[in-house]
Amino acid sequence: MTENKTRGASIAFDTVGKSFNKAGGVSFNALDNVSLSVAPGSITGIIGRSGAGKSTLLRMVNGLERPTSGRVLVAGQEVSTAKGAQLRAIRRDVGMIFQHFNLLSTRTVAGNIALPLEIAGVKAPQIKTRVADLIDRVGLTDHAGRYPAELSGGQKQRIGIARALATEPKVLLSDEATSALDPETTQTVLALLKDINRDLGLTILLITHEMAVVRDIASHVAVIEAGRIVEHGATYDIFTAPQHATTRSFLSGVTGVTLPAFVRDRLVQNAPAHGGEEVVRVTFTGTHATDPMLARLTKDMGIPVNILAGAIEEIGTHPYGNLLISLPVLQAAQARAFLENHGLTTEMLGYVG
Ligand SMILES: Nc1ncnc2c1ncn2[C@@H]1O[C@H](COP(=O)(O)OP(=O)(O)OP(=O)(O)O)[C@@H](O)[C@H]1O
Repeated sequence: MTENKTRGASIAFDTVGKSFNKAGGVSFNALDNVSLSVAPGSITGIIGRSGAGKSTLLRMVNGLERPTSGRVLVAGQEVSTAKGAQLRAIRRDVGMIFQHFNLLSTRTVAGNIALPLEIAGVKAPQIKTRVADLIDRVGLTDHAGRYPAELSGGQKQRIGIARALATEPKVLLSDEATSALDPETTQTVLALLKDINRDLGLTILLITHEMAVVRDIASHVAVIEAGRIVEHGATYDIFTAPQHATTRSFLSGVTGVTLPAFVRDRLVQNAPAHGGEEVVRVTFTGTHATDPMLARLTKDMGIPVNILAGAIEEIGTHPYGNLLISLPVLQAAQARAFLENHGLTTEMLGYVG
């Protein structure tokens, strides 16, 4: 590969299709015409439900799976047709971590991390130095001689990460790496991955079914549904203006914007004959996320606002807020115009009597 070792490689999926033969000789399209460019040094999340095709797509980047049609390129080199020494060279440039860690139980922490270096034929003294560096990097300095069974899930994943970094890859693939971990440990592992991305500049491509993981780590995201990419872009844009129903459904679980049951059960699509309240989703982005617009709505315009649910958080370094409010039907149009004029986005969800 021609790129500098300290820099990440680009990944390109070019009209990739994959069909499997299912029982009874029936052909099944697991991936259909997938095109996606992953920028060098980015952290890109691929999110989708079970069976959407995430693993199949990820495994193509290191040649564990081959497309039926189309091409997959890493740093401009075609993985999909590579064989022998060329495929082995590409695999050295692409590390991978797994949901269930895939560690060898008979080897110590140091032994697991050394394995890819032994396979690559690196000399023993260099392996020793390199393994010690990697153990330090993932914060397991005191655990070099311990066995996987003696360690927690988070520590096991740290070994997995160190092992994946052993051959100094340009790309790190993460296959649901935090799905088996509790929320707190997930945060520490994601923070480690972010540090590695920042310090080494390597490209991280991760698959997940959790939008919170995408929010916390990914600069870009692609949403996959039944083998097709239905939406992709910068994480912030996807979170603030999702276009596809699948994306919206993934988002509803993470942004604190699910309607409380006591409102959802009463929600109707036609305005009640006498009065009632309009239920509105308000999205605050960028600098507007911290503006006191709802207070001004009440103070300056005399319109009462009822806050039903919501959250203000950060995606990358950008603040982002999502609130569900209700407004008196007769003043709702005026209130929404005021909010829109001040750079907020509003969406009418229905009415409650
Ligand atoms: N070797 C195979 N033979 C036959 N079908 C397969 C094979 N590998 C994957 N599939 C099918 O392709 C589809 C996509 O599978 P894939 O594992 O890529 O999905 P996924 O999004 O990663 O799901 P999960 O989150 O459950 O792992 C599924 O319907 C799966 O059954």
